[in-house]
Amino acid sequence: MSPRSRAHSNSDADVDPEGDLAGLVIAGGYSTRFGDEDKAVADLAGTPMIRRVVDRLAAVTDAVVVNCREDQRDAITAALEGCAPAIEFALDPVEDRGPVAGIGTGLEAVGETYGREFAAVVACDMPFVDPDLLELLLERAHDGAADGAVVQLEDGWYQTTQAVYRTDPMARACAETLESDDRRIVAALERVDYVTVDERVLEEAGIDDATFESVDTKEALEAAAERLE
Ligand SMILES: Nc1nc2c(ncn2[C@@H]2O[C@H](COP(=O)(O)OP(=O)(O)OP(=O)(O)O)[C@@H](O)[C@H]2O)c(=O)[nH]1
Ligand SMILES: [Mg+2]
Repeated sequence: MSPRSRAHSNSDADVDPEGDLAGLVIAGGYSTRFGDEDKAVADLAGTPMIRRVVDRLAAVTDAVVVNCREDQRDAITAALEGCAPAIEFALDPVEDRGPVAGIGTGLEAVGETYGREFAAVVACDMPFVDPDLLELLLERAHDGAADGAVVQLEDGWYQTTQAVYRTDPMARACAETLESDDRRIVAALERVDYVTVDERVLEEAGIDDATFESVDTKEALEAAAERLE
């Protein structure tokens, strides 16, 4: 399906008045650019990266699913100890099938565990995610009666790993995409009815680009830590 782009929202409604949003953190990758360690639990200025993501999700939801591999579970549990939202794990049944598999597995758990209609999906290596963006995306998905709301950058790139999806249709879309031997998140996106938000809207809403910064390497971690200190 083609995207429906809306530059402005006329809605004055409170965001998520029914509490229908869960968080989904995708963390099942192998962090190969990062080196031996798992970037999900890497220390960024005193706080594990995944905890920073969950702490930011706590501003918009009380229910979070973490998608990862079995062997990551203990370290991530320790990293998230005492954090505010409820945490459920959704372990990859087959590892290394890419983020589409992670999003699909995680969304199934969001539906089964929390029964929430929407999920704010955020990659574990995006510690600067802005909760205001997630609220804006949820609002756009609601306003457009859409199955997803995704930021599209000027060069056409979709920010699919920091986006809001309707739980059941996007879970199905991910499963179908994998079945068709496609691993692109955008291929899953194309199977649902989504709206796009362009960068101009983010500027108007005072949402900084830093929200999309992803910390893939040790150098990026050091640079981010320096800015935080
Ligand atoms: N469940 C699952 N998640 C994945 C997989 N590959 C990547 N991801 C997640 O998708 C997000 C974005 O992926 P990348 O930034 O490429 O992370 P990565 O693959 O761990 O790192 P690199 O090996 O350096 O590419 C991260 O949050 C990853 O944890 C996978 O095979 N399964
Ligand atoms: Mg990767």
